[in-house]
Amino acid sequence: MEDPVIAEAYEAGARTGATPMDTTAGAALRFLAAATRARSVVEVGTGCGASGLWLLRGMPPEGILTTVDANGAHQEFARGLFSRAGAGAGRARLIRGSAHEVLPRLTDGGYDLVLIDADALSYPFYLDEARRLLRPNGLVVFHNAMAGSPEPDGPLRAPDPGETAVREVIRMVREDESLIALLLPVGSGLLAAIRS
Ligand SMILES: C[S@@+](CC[C@H](N)C(=O)[O-])C[C@H]1O[C@@H](n2cnc3c(N)ncnc32)[C@H](O)[C@@H]1O
Repeated sequence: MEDPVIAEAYEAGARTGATPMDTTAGAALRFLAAATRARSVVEVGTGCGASGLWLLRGMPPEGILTTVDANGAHQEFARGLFSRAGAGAGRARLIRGSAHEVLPRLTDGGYDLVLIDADALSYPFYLDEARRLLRPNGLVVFHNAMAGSPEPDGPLRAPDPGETAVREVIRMVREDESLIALLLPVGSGLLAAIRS
């Protein structure tokens, strides 16, 4: 990988089990952050910092990433990486805690882009929070939108609650006429939706 700091994030993710977003999804995310000129970004699921670095690479230099994770060890690793990548405290605000407690405290309509890369079971809750947090024309992106077994649920395979929640969020996005959505088949899938 060309970028040595991003490469470090992938090594640490593999070591710690933080499961970094794969590089094709990361490159698409950087593109989306650049295309929307996202200055104010919220991420749920800092992990070891791979997706955060992709976002920071696409955001304008004055952009600020607010990134939330319940796992302090993952976040401390990411903090060091962001700093080595030239995105220290001024550009990356790391908040340790459950997204269920942190997101409701963030400002309504204050963000250009919300990235969700955390517990799939909470995806419907995260969509509700993203609708509140985004400015008009803001973008929400869900990672792992194509994750899951190709086997249909049925007598031989019990429904997986995480996959059910991902399908539910896809249904919610499709049915919301205030959102313009696109499923990007990169990596394990990015579901992107613009709030009109
Ligand atoms: C797949 S990893 C994130 C990988 C990261 N986005 C990257 O590309 O490097 C998921 C992270 O979400 C965090 N997480 C899961 N559920 C959470 C929750 N409810 N609130 C905050 N963090 C959560 C985990 O601690 C873990 O670090």
